[in-house]
Amino acid sequence: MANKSDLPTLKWGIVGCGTISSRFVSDLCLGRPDATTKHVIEAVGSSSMDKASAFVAEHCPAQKPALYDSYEALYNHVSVDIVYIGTPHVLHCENALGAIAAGKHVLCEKPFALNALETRRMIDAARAKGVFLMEGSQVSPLSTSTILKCLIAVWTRFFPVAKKFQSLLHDEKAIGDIASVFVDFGLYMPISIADPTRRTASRALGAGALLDLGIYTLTWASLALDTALSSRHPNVVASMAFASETNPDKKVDEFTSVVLQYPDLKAHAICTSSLLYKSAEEFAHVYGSKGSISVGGHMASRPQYLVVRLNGEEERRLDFNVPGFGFYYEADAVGADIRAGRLENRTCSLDSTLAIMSRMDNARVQCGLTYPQEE
Ligand SMILES: NC(=O)C1=CN([C@@H]2O[C@H](COP(=O)(O)OP(=O)(O)OC[C@H]3O[C@@H](n4cnc5c(N)ncnc54)[C@H](OP(=O)(O)O)[C@@H]3O)[C@@H](O)[C@H]2O)C=CC1
Ligand SMILES: O=C1OC[C@@H](O)[C@H](O)[C@H]1O
Repeated sequence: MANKSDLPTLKWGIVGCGTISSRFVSDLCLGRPDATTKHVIEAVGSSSMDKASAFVAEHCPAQKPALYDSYEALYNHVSVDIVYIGTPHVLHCENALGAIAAGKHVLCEKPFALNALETRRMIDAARAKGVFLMEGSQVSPLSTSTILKCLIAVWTRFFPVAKKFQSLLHDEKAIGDIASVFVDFGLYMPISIADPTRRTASRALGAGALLDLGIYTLTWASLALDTALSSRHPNVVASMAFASETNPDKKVDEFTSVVLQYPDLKAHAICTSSLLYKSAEEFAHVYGSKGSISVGGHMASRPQYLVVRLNGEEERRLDFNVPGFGFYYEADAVGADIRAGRLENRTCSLDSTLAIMSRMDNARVQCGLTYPQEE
């Protein structure tokens, strides 16, 4: 085990002291024998100094970050290497552009932006400035040789369980030719009973099942089916149910179904996301000519095990232990990229972020879902 002080250091500036930032920093502070980077919380930016200081006291008490009551001041903190953006979706583009303008690398939470237009602006700005940019993405590292360019989004992709999922499907071809993928991510948080000021209920803050949860279902489908350049543009067919059709503030999707059709592969994926129920522990199923692989876990964003069911054989369950939440997988990967001078990550390329975002845009156009920022 490397002594933590011998590891190369990455200094983080945290933007926003909400739920996900708290999980991210507490994961970075975990003692891990396999860590490849020493993560330092160098600065924290919040709407208030009191909130920033309470955040540090609770989630990273052993660190001594500079505290700011403005995000702009944090972007300009000289010794911050990389800014982590943990604000509501609708602010991601503005926050990322601010950090990039200050010359900082950026790791931005999912969904990367509200739409593909914003995504493109963020990518262009990072490339023009020569800084690293990635969507916070928790599925796992891709080592598989068969996947040309992976179209996955979201932190979940860095989990070892997601890596195994891909190698079983694509390197070992364990279930033969893939024909169907079913992914469901539901959490019980109906708009009708939620606090209307929260990002999970407020249309002005980007609420809705697709952008919040559906992005993971599209990610798992992508892990299974985006295996060749020819499959990068599946046909997208979508339907949505809104919290209200008549109240514009509540025209937020509480249930979204997306069908991805891959004519070249003779395969399809059905991805459902909902705010009306908690989905089953086994949330994804991939069926092929020789059997199926299912993925289970706490939720679709935090996978923990695979169940392999091959025709005529006993089922096999593979469990993966994930200490904390699992954000250190992506954080270590980002550290390695920045040390190597890479401006994007291979597991979570900017092309892949853009592709998933475009699929979500397509689904929203079909169903008439817009956000105030787009009107
Ligand atoms: N990867 C994952 O598993 C998860 C990712 N997420 C993503 O992270 C992002 C943040 O989600 P979450 O942490 O749950 O959200 P929270 O509402 O808990 O926190 C968001 C923080 O953003 C800041 N903020 C800035 N402007 C606003 C505003 N107008 N309204 C509300 N907050 C504002 C606030 O911090 P301050 O006051 O300190 O400035 C706030 O605490 C979302 O985009 C979400 O999709 C969320 C959950 C899980
Ligand atoms: O990314 C997420 O995953 C889990 C949910 O709690 C949350 O609403 C969502 O943002």
